[in-house]
Amino acid sequence: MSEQAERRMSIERPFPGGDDNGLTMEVVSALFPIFEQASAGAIAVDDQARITWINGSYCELLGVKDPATVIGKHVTEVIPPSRMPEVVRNGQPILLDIMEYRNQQLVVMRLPVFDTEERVIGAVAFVLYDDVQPLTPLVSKFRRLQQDLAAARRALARRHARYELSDFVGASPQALEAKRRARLAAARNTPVLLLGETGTGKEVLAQAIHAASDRSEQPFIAVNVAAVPESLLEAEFFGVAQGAYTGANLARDGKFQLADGGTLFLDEVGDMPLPLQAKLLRVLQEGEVEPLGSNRVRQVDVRVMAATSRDLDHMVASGEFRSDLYYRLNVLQIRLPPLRERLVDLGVLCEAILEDISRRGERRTEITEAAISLLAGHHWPGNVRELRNLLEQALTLSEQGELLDADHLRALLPSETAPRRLLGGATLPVRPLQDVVQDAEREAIRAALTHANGNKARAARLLGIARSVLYEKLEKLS
Ligand SMILES: Nc1ncnc2c1ncn2[C@@H]1O[C@H](COP(=O)(O)OP(=O)(O)OP(=O)(O)O)[C@@H](O)[C@H]1O
Repeated sequence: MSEQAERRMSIERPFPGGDDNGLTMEVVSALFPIFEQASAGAIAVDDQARITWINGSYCELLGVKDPATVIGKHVTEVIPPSRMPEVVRNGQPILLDIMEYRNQQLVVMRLPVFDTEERVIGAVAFVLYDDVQPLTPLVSKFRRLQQDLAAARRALARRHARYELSDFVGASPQALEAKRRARLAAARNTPVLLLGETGTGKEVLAQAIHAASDRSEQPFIAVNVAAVPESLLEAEFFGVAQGAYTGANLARDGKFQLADGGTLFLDEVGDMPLPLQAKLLRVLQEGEVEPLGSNRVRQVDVRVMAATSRDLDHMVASGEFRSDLYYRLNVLQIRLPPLRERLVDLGVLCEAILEDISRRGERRTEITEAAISLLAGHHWPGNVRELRNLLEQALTLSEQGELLDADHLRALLPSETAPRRLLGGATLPVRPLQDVVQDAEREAIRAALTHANGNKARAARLLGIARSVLYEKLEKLS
């Protein structure tokens, strides 16, 4: 044994009961003086957590005048927040801890000590710092990392689906059929095509299918084709390689790369320009994408769901939409009924929406039968989204009330909206069929024009009639 080691071994031992030949005791004994000198205090306890030894600097820190007065006492009698009893009980070290003692924050390390039979015979603790100040850079770095982690988790959560199948509200035969097909879609990995007017719940259902599928733990990425300028669409979908265009820009992943392993939801797919349709078709066929400005392809595993409010059959017939892409996307088709065709769902929809609004902090409000009957007389060009907006507006305008009545809603609906009973036609006034049909046509055309911002070509498309027929009808009805 070297002279130095011998010197260390000869230092008075904090564990007189330990086995001198045991390796652990040797190691502890050899390290002890180093730790003791470097630390701001040191203490040792036996297997009952009774103090067997304490050094001068720890006594000073604790305000203990004579070490002899604390020897043999249970450590928590002298240092109440001490976790030494825990260390001797379970034999696990606590390598770093902050202990609050009389307004001081002590950074401490606690180690169990074993005999040759691996039995815990006590523990030692060192006060590494008697002030957390030196750890400030470390703590603030840790905080920053924690904040980054929370932000990354939030961003990731946004990439996951928010809706489940139970969020698609409706018990009408049309809604039930849509849900049945959605369940079918969740069990398969095929593309899904969701058709329906704006606000009918196409994205709600797409998210719900993803959430119920094998890919639920993977990202759900939505992109609204109509909302992205045409010149940026390709980069948005397939990404950009570093140095493309200017030579200075950084590489950026496209939606396909972001959705890898998960689902890509293409909203308003009918608005996709023809050249991009060709590229999309290639990706779907080959499962590989090529970022802009790159000559390298990357394999992606993406399930595509597409949605549109446009008449894709008609667009295929007129050459505006590629038929081969249409067949690729249209493997499992789900039609979402417009709200006006499932008015029996109005009650449950209102209830679910009001419930959701109240969960977000607004007051709890019920809706009356009369209010629902009034809502049933509206055409709902914006469907469930419009219903939600209207209920939110009504709640904002109505004061304190816990009951939403027809009076609260009347001002928010077009003036000609008349109440309509949902079950049984007996309450509808009997009028010549021709008048009823004419009124219905007038209302449908008005709603379509409002929805299309007065654009007659678009309104005709929404109504599923030729533009010339719309002009004819406008003339006749005016
Ligand atoms: N069946 C439904 N049950 C509950 N809420 C619904 C339902 N359908 C739609 N919504 C609500 O309506 C809003 C619009 O739904 P969503 O975005 O899915 O419609 P969309 O058909 O994708 O519309 P767009 O074609 O304009 O994108 C959402 O806020 C959603 O909460």
